[in-house]
Amino acid sequence: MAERDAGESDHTTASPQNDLRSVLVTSVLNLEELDVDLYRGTHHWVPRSQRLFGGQIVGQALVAAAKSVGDNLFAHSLHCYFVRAGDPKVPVLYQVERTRDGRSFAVRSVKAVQHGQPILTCQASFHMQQPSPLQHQFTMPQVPQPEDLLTVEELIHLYLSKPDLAEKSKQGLNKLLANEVPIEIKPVNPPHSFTRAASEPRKLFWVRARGHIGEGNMKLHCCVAAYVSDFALLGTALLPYPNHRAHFSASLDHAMWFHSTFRADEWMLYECESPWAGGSRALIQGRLWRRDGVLAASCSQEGVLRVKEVTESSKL
Ligand SMILES: CC(C)(COP(=O)(O)OP(=O)(O)OC[C@H]1O[C@@H](n2cnc3c(N)ncnc32)[C@H](O)[C@@H]1OP(=O)(O)O)[C@@H](O)C(=O)NCCC(=O)NCCSC(=O)CCCCC(=O)O
Repeated sequence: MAERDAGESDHTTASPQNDLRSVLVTSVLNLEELDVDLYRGTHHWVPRSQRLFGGQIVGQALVAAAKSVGDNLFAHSLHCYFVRAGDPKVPVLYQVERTRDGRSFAVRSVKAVQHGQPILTCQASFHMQQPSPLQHQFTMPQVPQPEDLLTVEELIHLYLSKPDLAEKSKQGLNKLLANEVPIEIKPVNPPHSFTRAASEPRKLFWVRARGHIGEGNMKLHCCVAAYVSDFALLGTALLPYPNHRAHFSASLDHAMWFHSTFRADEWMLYECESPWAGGSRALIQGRLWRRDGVLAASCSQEGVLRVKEVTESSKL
């Protein structure tokens, strides 16, 4: 993959000397080449639903697509449909079709296949760098810095230390701790306890890939961001409904646009909001901000959310 400056360094990022390489780049996004434009990807973390994590499939599809474009081209957008649940028991094959190579843009179509059937279709588009006087962006929300916030794991330990915590809640929290998600998260407004109140369908958290990736290789940072972008996004739509639990939830489609250089192993603010939910589906939009206020990427997703009402005692 091509080398390009991925934005200025942030001093909280692990260096290769004091941290391990991110498992995302050494394993999850390190696809095996089987033939021309044909790759195989394996899994790392699998969600509780026991269907493959959508972000992993999107990230791997983008890796496969990026391998067939020149060093002067960078991912600027992708559009994916999750058409079948991914099976964690077998690897995923990625078949790349070189849809078009133009002067400035190249388009790739990727089919992720398991058991001979597509589980994801993805169109990814790549663009060469083209300067323009046309340049604007929203302003990043003002939030506490990641150094002043606790990680999800630290928050869970805090909740676990509460003496009046129900046994069922303890079990749920311990299950969450056992998760080996290759992403670090620091919620901006964590709930005071594990039982939540209704809130608007909007959340903000700092996020970065665990481990070191390093500067340069912007294509790889985009693939990591694609992985990260599907995490905890759909849950935004459930925030106004603490009395409902999703018994079936899955992302249906995922679109992403990359705006500027960034490092996915440095803290980025993920701003997620759901402008609409209805008919057992919800729309969620996300913005990934570099901590210096530059808008790095935007995404949009629709998911299926089949919910049922829960009683106070069954909440976790
Ligand atoms: C399931 C998808 C979306 C298509 O749905 P459908 O056409 O309904 O597929 P079926 O195979 O017929 O049914 C699946 C499942 O749903 C039940 N079902 C169907 N219709 C209804 C209904 N009207 N009411 C109630 N239940 C219904 C049906 O009975 C089946 O249940 P089961 O037998 O118990 O399985 C399909 O397109 C699909 O699966 N697509 C892939 C989606 C996907 O895998 N997305 C990526 C993973 S999700 C993700 O990663 C989110 C992030 C998680 C991490 C985090 O943030 O924490």
